[in-house]
Amino acid sequence: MDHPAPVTVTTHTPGQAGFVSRPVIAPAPERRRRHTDLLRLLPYLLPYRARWLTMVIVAITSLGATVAIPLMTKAVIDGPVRHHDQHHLWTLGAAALAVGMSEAILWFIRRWLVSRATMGVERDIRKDLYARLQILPMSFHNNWQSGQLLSRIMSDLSTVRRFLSFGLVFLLLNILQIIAITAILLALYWPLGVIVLISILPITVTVLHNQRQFTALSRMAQDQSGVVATNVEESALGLRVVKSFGREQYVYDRFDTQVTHLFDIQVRKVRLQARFWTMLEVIPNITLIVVLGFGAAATGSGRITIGTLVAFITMMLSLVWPIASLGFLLSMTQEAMTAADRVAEIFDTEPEISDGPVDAVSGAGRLEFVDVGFRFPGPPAHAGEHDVSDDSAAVTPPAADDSAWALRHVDLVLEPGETIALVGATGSGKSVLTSLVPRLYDVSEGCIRIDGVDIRELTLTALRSTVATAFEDPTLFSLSVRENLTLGRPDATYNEIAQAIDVAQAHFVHDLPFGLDTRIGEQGMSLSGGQRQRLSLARAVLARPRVLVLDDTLSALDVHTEALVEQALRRVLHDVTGIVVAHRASTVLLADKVALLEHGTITHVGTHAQLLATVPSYRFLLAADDELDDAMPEPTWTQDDERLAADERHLVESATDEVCRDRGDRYPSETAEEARR
Ligand SMILES: Nc1ncnc2c1ncn2[C@@H]1O[C@H](COP(=O)(O)OP(=O)(O)OP(=O)(O)O)[C@@H](O)[C@H]1O
Repeated sequence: MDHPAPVTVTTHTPGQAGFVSRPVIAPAPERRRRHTDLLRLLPYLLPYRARWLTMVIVAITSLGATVAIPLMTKAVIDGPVRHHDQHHLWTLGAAALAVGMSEAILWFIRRWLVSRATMGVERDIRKDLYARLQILPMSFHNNWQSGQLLSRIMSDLSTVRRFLSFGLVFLLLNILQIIAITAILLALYWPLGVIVLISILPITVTVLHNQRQFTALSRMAQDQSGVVATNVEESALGLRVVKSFGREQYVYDRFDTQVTHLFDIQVRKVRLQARFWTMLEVIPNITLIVVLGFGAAATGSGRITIGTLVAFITMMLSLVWPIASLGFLLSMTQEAMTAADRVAEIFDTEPEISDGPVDAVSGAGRLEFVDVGFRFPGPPAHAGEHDVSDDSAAVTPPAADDSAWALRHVDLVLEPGETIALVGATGSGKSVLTSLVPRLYDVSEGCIRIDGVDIRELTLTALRSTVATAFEDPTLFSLSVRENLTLGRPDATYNEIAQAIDVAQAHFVHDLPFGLDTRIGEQGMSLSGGQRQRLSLARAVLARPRVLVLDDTLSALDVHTEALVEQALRRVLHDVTGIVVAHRASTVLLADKVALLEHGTITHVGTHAQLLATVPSYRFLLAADDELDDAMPEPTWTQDDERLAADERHLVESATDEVCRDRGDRYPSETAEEARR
């Protein structure tokens, strides 16, 4: 059998081009130490260090200018003004003007330098976070609300950026300014300096007191924003259902409750901030009045000059803003810390599914399931809303042991080129089983081998270019038809695309306004469920895999289209190892043999005819299928099968009765008899 060489898929996996393979941030030793999460993001500043260092130098120089102006004022009052020296008055005045203007220019330069650097940092973290989300396994995404992820990748990163560009710089500068000015004040006249120093004490106490409460409220608000985002997303996606059931009011009320809860948290936050900020406004002003009183007395008694008092007061006034702004700067720091903590939760989640050492499979596609078992891991504690009552809420490990087995003791062998139909009642584990082959989930026990190699030994690129899957619920992206089709094989030629379209009977794409270049998906042309399924099938076929998995891919097609697709699919399946999830006899007949999955275990394997003849539960599963009578495949039709087909209706009826008897239901034949009477 002629198999194409593995091709690179566009689905990014660790180690592929375009992805960051370096550890994006160092792992946290434990999740409780969340204040360090912000520090762990600081290395992102490294590529912009030259800009940052220049900015810090510029900022310190401009701080020097801020401090110099009151000292120059003192020199003017105590010198030229006191001695009526016109010449020096003009010189010093011009110097003060130059210092003031350079301070303004330095501010502009600082702001320009820092904005570019921090926007770059935001972009870099966002890219790494997105890459992380791509490599995290399905089990992670199952457990996280999409709105939570969205709010982390968008608003939390903006919060971190705002902190780095504004909060951090001003926090450092303001603290430096407070220290420098207090030192100068002490040097100018120490008794007044001590008064200023004492006034800083209650501010420090207030800051420490409010910090814990504010952090908890910030975390609550950010988590609740995630809940609101999830709600908006769900209602947008489910709008059709909401409208058809006339549940707009219900959905609105739910949204209202969540938004009101967010509002309440924000109001609590603002109330706390208001109390805190008031303290920070009031204390410097009271200090100013005290200093004015004592300063006037000291000037009157000749202990200090008027120039010193003016310089002292001017400097004290320049302290009001740095102290008052500490309130919102510290709030910003807390918000940035909780945002960094939420971002780090994603970075710290280890991708359980990662590359193995083998980068290619050499065989023809022999697929083996050896005593395969699988159960879903439980949700981690932080995957959604956060318990804000406990500030130290730590992440608990997934409770894998608590969940039931979705699959157990699955043994199955598919020879190269062989196709198996997977039949089972709804919820029996068919989709889970098919998801294990491309490692969307990893087996919990046993192993799956392709050509003798455990799939966990393969790189994800090698595995996913060997296996292609078409899902029942086909996802199309906001891209052109061509881009959607070539997702698994970007280098496909026009002829190959045309062949895949042919197999999937997706010729409708040629009638779209721009043919293959028509943009489809959420932001583009709307397609019907059947059209989407056909494109998804064409996409899987185009990938030219060695193992093709079709998870109930034809369920949305009308019988005529389905028959045409099946006819073409037979040719494709002839060349690959195939797993076809089937609910209908017509789909079953695409396969060489059938595996019956019952409660997560394969109980019977055989041909369709064999299982129909010998397994009542199999007959029951296909009993409602109207096509049962005439769906037998002509090429494999034997005389035995002819006889079976003749008896089929009778068998189905009695099998259905048998199963119903086991379940204690009324027999369908009884019901039919009643209906006839
Ligand atoms: N993400 C999940 N987390 C936990 N349990 C899940 C998850 N997805 C599926 N299950 C459970 O695993 C079992 C098997 O589900 P699966 O989707 O494989 O059924 P199926 O046979 O494909 O059903 P259907 O024919 O309806 O598609 C079900 O009991 C289901 O509730």
